[in-house]
Amino acid sequence: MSPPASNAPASGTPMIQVVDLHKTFGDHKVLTGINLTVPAGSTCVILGGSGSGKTVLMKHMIGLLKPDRGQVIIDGEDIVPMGVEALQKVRNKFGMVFQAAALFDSMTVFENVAFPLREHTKDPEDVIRQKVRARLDLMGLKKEVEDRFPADLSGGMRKRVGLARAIVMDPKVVLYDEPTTGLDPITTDYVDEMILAAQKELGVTSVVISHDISSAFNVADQIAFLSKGVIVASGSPEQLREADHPAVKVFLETWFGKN
Ligand SMILES: Nc1ncnc2c1ncn2[C@@H]1O[C@H](COP(=O)(O)OP(=O)(O)OP(=O)(O)O)[C@@H](O)[C@H]1O
Repeated sequence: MSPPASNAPASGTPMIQVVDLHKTFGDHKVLTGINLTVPAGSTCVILGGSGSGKTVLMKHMIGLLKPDRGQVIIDGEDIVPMGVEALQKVRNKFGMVFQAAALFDSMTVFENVAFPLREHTKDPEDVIRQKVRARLDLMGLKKEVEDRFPADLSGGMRKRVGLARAIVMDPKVVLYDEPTTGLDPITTDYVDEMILAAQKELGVTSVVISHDISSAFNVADQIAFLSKGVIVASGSPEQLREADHPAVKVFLETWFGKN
């Protein structure tokens, strides 16, 4: 099933390279030799069962966890040996979209999306207004939504506000942690479209953690399947469908078997 990402953009030099990554908690070996390359501008979905280590892998990508062994190269730099300050600079290249939209309930939609700009830039108010509007536009959120509070929005709209906030600083990489979990099929499709829009319009590199196979096949250039601490299959959605690893087959049958 290798090399992965055969349908990634030809110009896509690696944005993320994970090399022989190992991580053990106590005597629990969670990652036992992960190798993964995500070309710039492409979308990689990490699929795998519950507890297979997807979140642990993602946390290594932003330096929230240090591995026992291995490299995590982001945009040409190995972040594993980095200290807090250097890591913060690398993290500024990332936007994050969490499972729960993680919006501030006491702030309006506008203030939620403006928050990273107010925290990390000296942008004047008119520039902030323009950037926030542009990102909300990209997510299909109209002007009248700006003054509403998260509690007054549907789950799908909250996700889109979360994504608008994740991309307001023009990140090079967006990490999505289970972006469609708990959403109905129509809202899931809509969130998939937003992920694709962010990739197409902004050229971001995306890593999506998911156990939603349908969504994975919608958005991925590359799917990496994690099982028992290693990536057992990796390639385009079409290649993954042909994979003969038993864990992948069982996982895909739960969805394709029903459709
Ligand atoms: N900080 C930690 N300390 C100890 N064990 C941990 C820690 N973080 C994760 N684990 C363990 O590592 C394993 C993988 O967890 P992880 O959250 O990465 O799974 P996942 O694939 O994201 O699962 P899910 O799809 O259910 O979110 C689990 O057994 C978990 O209990």
